[in-house]
Amino acid sequence: MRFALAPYAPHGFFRFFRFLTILTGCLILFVIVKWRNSPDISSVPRFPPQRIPEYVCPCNLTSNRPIREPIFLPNEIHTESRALILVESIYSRHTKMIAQIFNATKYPHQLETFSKSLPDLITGERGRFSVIIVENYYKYLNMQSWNRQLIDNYSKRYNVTIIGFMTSKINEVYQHARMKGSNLVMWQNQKAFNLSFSQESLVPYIARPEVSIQSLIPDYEDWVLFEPQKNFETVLACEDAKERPRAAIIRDLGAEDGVKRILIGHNVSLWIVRLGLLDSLRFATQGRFGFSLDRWIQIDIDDIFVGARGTRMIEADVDALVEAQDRLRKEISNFTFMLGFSGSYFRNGDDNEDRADEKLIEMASKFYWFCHMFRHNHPLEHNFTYLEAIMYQNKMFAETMKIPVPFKYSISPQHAGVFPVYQELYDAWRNVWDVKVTATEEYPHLRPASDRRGFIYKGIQVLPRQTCGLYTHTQFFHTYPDGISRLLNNVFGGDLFSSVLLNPISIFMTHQQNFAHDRLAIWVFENLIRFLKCHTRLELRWTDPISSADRYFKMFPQEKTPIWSNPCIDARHRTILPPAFNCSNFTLPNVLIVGPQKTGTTALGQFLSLHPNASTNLPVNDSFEELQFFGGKHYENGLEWYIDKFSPSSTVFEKSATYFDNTEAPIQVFTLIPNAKIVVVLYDPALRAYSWFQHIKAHNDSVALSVSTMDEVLEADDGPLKKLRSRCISGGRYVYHLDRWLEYFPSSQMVFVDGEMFKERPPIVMNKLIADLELPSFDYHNVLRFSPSKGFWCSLTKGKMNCLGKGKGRHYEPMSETLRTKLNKIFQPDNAALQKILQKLHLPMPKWLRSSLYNTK
Ligand SMILES: Nc1ncnc2c1ncn2[C@@H]1O[C@H](COP(=O)(O)OS(=O)(=O)O)[C@@H](OP(=O)(O)O)[C@H]1O
Repeated sequence: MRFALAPYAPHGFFRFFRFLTILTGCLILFVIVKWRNSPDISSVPRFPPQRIPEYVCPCNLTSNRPIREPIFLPNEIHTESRALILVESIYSRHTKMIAQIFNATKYPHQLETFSKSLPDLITGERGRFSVIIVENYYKYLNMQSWNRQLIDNYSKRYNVTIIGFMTSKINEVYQHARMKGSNLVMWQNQKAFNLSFSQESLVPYIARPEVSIQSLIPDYEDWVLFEPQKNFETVLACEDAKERPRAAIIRDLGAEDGVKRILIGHNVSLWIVRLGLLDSLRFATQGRFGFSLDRWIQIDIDDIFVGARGTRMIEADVDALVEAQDRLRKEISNFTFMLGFSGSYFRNGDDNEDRADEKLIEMASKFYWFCHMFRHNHPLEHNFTYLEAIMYQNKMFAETMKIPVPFKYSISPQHAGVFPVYQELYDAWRNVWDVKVTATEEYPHLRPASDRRGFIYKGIQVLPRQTCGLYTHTQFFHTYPDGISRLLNNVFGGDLFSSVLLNPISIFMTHQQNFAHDRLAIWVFENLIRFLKCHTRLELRWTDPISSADRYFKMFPQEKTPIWSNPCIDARHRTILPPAFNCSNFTLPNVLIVGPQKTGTTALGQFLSLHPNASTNLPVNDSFEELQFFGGKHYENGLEWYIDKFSPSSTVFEKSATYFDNTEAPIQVFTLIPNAKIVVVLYDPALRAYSWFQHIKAHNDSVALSVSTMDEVLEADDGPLKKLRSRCISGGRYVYHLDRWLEYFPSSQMVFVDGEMFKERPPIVMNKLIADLELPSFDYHNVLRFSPSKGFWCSLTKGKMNCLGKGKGRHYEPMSETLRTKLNKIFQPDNAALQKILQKLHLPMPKWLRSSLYNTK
C-alpha cells in the first residue's frame, strides 16, 4: 500500500510498468531508457559508518541565566561608525587575522601602520573613529609622546575605547611587569587554565559566561595574563599554572588616566579571543559593531542524485538524514535540509543506492528542494535556448515526482555563470523557474572566504556561500584531506565556527556523498552546534532563502550593486568565464580623468588624445559623450559593455568628470583597474561652483532659472534652492572626495593638475602631465593655440584650429566680488585641508589655493 501511493514502483518490472502508465510521455521515455541502460549490478559492499566522539560541553547549560546588558545611549555618540586599526605591519599574520574579522563582519575600518603621523582623527567636530584597535599594544605604550597624547585625548574627548592586544615576547627576560603609566601588572608567557567569561562584566554578549574551559587546545604557554585590580574589570577570567586568579581579557575603566581600554592577552588566533574581541567591539562601540544574537543557517545538499556508484547514499543514510534533521530542528528553529536535484541522475547508483533515491522521493515532502539543470550541465557550455530546455526537463521531473520546490532559489553547478556573470543563465532561470535567489562562493573571489559578498544582478539576489570544510568527495573520517585533526579544528573554534560567529546568515554547501558512508556532514553540523551552544548565546535559526536574501540586503544594502573585477586575473574565474569573454583580447583604460566637473576636464581629455600613444574610448551618444560607467547607470550593463568601448594602445584613457565626487566610483575603479593612474583637476572651487551654476542654467534647470543671481542660491536654507546650493558646493569639497580615492589608491597613482594653470597655459601643463603618465615626450606647444575668438586654447591639427563646442567655455557675467567672498568663506575649511594634503604629499600648491586662503583670512 505504501508503494501504491509512491510515484514509482521501486521493485519488480510489473509494478514499475503499472506506474509508468501514469507518467507523462516524456518521462516514460526517460525512465525506460534509464532502466534499460542500467546494468544489472549488485550492490557495492558497505561498511557501517565509522563514529567519532561527539563534543561534550564542560558545563550544564540548563540555567541560561539572563545576561547583564549595558545601556547604550545613542545620543552620546559623536563619532563615525568606523574602527581605526593601528598595526605594526600590514603584512603580519596577526594584522591579516584582524583584518579578516573586520572584512567578514563588514565593520567599516581603516588600517594604518604605526608611523610618525597619525591619520586625521577628527573631521569638523566629529570623531572619525568609534573605536581604536592596537594590534601590538607595546607599540602604543612606547609611541612618541605627542602621538600618544593625540590618541589619548581623542579617546577621552569622544569616549572612544582603545582595544589593545598584548602578546608574549619570547626573548623577554622579565616574566612579570607593571604596565607603563598604570598599576596594572601583567605576566608574560603564561598558561591559562579554567577560562571563563566573567558573569560580572558588561562586555560578554555572544560569549556564554557560565562555561569554564579547563584548558584550550592547543595549550600554548604564550598568554599575557593580568592581575585583577581595582579600577579594572575582568572580562575573561582564568587561573595561571599556580591556580592564582588572573584575567586574560581585562577592561580598564579609565580611572587612572581617563582613557578606557580593553586589553587582550593573546592574539586572535584562538577562538576564545575572537569571541572576546567581537564582544569587546560591540561594547566599545555602544552596539554599533555587532549583530543581534540571531544566526540563520541554511544547509544545501547540492546534488542529491549526483555521484558515482559506491559513493552515494543508501536507504539507511536517508533514514539517518531524516533523523538528523529532526535532531537539528531542536537546535535550529524550523531547520530543513535543502536538496538540489538533477533528475537525469535519479537511480543512477547500485541497487542499494537506487533504493535510497527512491526513498528520498517517497520522503520528498520532508525536505525543501531546489532545481539545477537536468543533467548537472555547466551553463557556460550552453546558450539560452538549451539552458531553458534542460531547466524545463528538470522541472518536468520535479512535477512528475511530486518534489516540492517551494522557493524561487537555484544553484548553478560549480557556480559557473553566477560570477563572472553569464547573462543567459540568469535569463533562463527567470524564464523557467522565476528564480529570485542564488548563492555563490566566487564573488568577489573564492579566497579569502572572509571577503565573500552578495550582489543583485538582473533582479536575482546572489547570496555569499560559506565553506563548511566538506568537499564533494569527502565520505570517510579516516581519509579526510590532511587528517582528521584539521576537521576537528575547523568545527571546534576554527573556520566553520568563525563563519557562524561572524556572518548573520550562513549558507553552507554539502553534497550527498557527505551524508553517505561515515555521514560526515551530520557529525560536522551537529558538533558545530554543540560547540556553538556550549560557548555562545547565539540563537540558531533557519529561514527560506528568499527571506534570507531580503534580510541580507537590508543589513548590507551597500552590496546590492555588483562590483566588476577583471576576471582574467583570477585563475578560477578564467575557467568559468562567459564564452564571449576573450582574455587574450580585451582592453581596459590605464588612465582615468575623474573630474571634478567644470574644471576643464573635456579640454584636458581632448588634448591628451592628441598624443600619438594615447587613445580614448569610442564616443557614446548619451551622458554628454562621457562613458560615466563607474557609479553610473551604465555600470549595470556589465564589463563587456565597458571594454567594448576601448581599443589597444600603450596608454588608454577615459574621462568622465562625474567620477570624482561619486561615492561608488573609487571602489569600483580600484576593483577593476587597480593600477590605473587617477587624474584629478584642482581648480578654484569658487569658480567651479559658479561655472556649474551657469551650466545648469544653460540646461534650463527650473530652480536655477528661478533666481537672478547665485547669491540667492547660497542664502537658501530650505526647499529646492537649498538642494541646489548643496549641489553647487559639494563637488568643490575636494578633500572630502579625495579621501575616498586615497582610501584605495596610493598617492603615487594620483596625478593632480592645476586647473587654473591649465586654462591659462595648457602646453606647459600637458607636457608635465604626459611626463607624469610616463608617456614619450611630445611637445604640446606645437599642437595647441590660443583662439582669441573662443577665448580659450584649442587644438591645432593639420593647420586647423579645433575648439570645444559652445557648452565648454561659455560666456557669462564674471563673478561679483561679494559672491567670490561668500564662496571663498564656504570653501575655506576644505581649501585649508587641501593645502595640508598637498603639503603632506610634497606637491606644489596652486596659486588660486594660496590666494583663496590668504583672501579669506
Ligand atoms: N581649452 C578650453 N576650452 C574650453 N573650456 C575650457 C578650456 N580650458 C578650460 N576650460 C574650462 O572648462 C570648463 C568646462 O569644464 P569641463 O570640461 O570639466 O566640464 S564638464 O564637467 O565636462 O561639463 C569651462 O567652463 P565654463 O567656462 O564655465 O564653460 C572652461 O572654463
